Amino acid sequence: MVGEKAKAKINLTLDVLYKRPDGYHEVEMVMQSVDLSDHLLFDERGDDQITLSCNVPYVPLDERNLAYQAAALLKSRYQIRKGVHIKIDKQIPVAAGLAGGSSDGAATLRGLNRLWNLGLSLHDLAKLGAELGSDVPFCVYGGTAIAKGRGEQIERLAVACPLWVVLVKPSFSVSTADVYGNLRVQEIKTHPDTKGMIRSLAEGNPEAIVSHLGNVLESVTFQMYPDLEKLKQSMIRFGAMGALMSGSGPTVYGIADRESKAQRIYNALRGFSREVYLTRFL
Ligand SMILES: C[C@@](CO)(OP(=O)(O)O)[C@H](O)COP(=O)(O)OP(=O)(O)OC[C@H]1O[C@@H](n2ccc(N)nc2=O)[C@H](O)[C@@H]1O
Ligand SMILES: Nc1ncnc2c1ncn2[C@@H]1O[C@H](COP(=O)(O)OP(=O)(O)O)[C@@H](O)[C@H]1O
Repeated sequence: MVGEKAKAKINLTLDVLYKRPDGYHEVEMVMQSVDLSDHLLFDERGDDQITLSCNVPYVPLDERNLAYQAAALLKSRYQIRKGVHIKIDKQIPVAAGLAGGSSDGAATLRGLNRLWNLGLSLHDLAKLGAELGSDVPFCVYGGTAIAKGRGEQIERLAVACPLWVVLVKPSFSVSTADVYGNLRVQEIKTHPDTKGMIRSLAEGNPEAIVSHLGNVLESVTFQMYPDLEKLKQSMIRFGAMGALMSGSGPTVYGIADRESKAQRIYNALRGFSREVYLTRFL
């Protein structure tokens, strides 16, 4: 049996440059792993089937699940005649902008690489991951990285910033395809300063990092769900240095440079939402 952690991500920046002929959007994003994780266990089966179980009832357990798709991809690409049972202990909120499904897919690539002794590098796994979804390659590596292309081209950043993150996941979920579908690229008013964010992370300067937070999908999702903008304002009111929506949403996060401050924001927001998490940069 092999176990893997699947970490959630937040977008520190998310810029869209243009819509591509293939329907995807060309992006430039700074991604950051946080210490909110699903736990996956991989157990050999006597036959060659892929089976799944999960503690959350509404997560699909068939070929719609990214962990299933990752196992099927490895099996067919490397002609593996073994089966596996994948047990997912889900802690990351679903369809939240935190890449929970993508991270489970990435953890499955890493876990089965070990269970089946495939000898693949992280680079090989990230390349395979791009076939599963735009966010999977980043999730294969984790940490801090710039993502380009449709999100699958990863440049890792060697930075370590001990910042605290309070996440609030509203009770509804958002479809990534709908949010990109509602984006009008020509109407984007301000683009985030991606290079400024990278510089700020390299300097390890919390004020500068916070001043460079930006996500062009915010205005789209905020228009669909106006309460999200109020949630972002509450983060700041309760003491966050800065706040942003992650990915296509609806999760909104606030940043603090000390655990005690993050704890105060967490306590204040727990009165408003059932799903509040106190995490930190990994
Ligand atoms: C917005 C982001 C930011 O990190 O994250 P989430 O909110 O999903 O966490 C990602 O770009 C989401 O990546 P991911 O969820 O892997 O997307 P995919 O499965 O590849 O694509 C889902 C759909 O989103 C749209 N899509 C996705 C990526 C992209 N660069 N342009 C797009 O237009 C396409 O309509 C696509 O069919
Ligand atoms: N392992 C998985 N965990 C959660 N959702 C999954 C998984 N595999 C596939 N999905 C599907 O992917 C959709 C997006 O989920 P998720 O990856 O959590 O969100 P996001 O793309 O916003 O980060 C969900 O609606 C769910 O049906």
